[in-house]
Amino acid sequence: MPTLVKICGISTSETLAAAIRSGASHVGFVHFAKSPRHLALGAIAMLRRQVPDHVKAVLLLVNPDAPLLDEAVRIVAPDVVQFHGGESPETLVRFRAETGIEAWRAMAVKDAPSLAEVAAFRGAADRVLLDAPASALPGGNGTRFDWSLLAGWQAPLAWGLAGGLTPANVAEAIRLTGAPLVDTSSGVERSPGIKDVDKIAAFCKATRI
Ligand SMILES: O=C(O)c1ccccc1NCC(=O)[C@H](O)[C@H](O)COP(=O)(O)O
Repeated sequence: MPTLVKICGISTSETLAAAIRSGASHVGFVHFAKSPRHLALGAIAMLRRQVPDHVKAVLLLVNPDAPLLDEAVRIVAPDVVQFHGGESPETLVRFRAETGIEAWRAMAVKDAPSLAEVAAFRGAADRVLLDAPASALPGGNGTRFDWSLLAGWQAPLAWGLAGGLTPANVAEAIRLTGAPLVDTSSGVERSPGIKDVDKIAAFCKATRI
């Protein structure tokens, strides 16, 4: 089974096309004002319309209130909403029941107890994204967590690996963790928020091990 690849924080047609051409399975758009990758919902909707059916459009939100969530889903029509804050399992259950849209939850992994918290999302999230702990931002910081925490881990639901992945380390990350999906943002950028088409291509290629 090929590893699924999500390129997150896409903000231009050019880099979106590069991700699609390079074989990404998912492309992520960030709506979070403090992020260098933030886009208005209208801009995300325009990019989203350029995503072919075989690639999934992921809308990333951080602790959205109900009106924002409703508006974002209406305007963007994403395939997936990635909740990247402290959203509860109940919030995700309600979201999925009301919209039928796939819901992912990012989980900050700092130690074994934080990994154990993933189980609370079984039946609530379609996938959890194991990411490094928040620092300047809740995500997209280019830092990785200790992958050895995943040794012998029995995933209670579908999952993906994020945090500090680059073209140079993603193959090792897949080999060590067995991640079925890998996600990157900073690792394929020239500078914060500016994606690099060559790095996107190199990242996707490096996942084919
Ligand atoms: O990317 C952002 O700016 C961001 C802002 C706020 C919340 C989440 C954010 N990104 C989430 C992602 O899915 C990133 O791809 C993930 O955290 C990995 O980022 P990186 O370590 O930079 O590869």
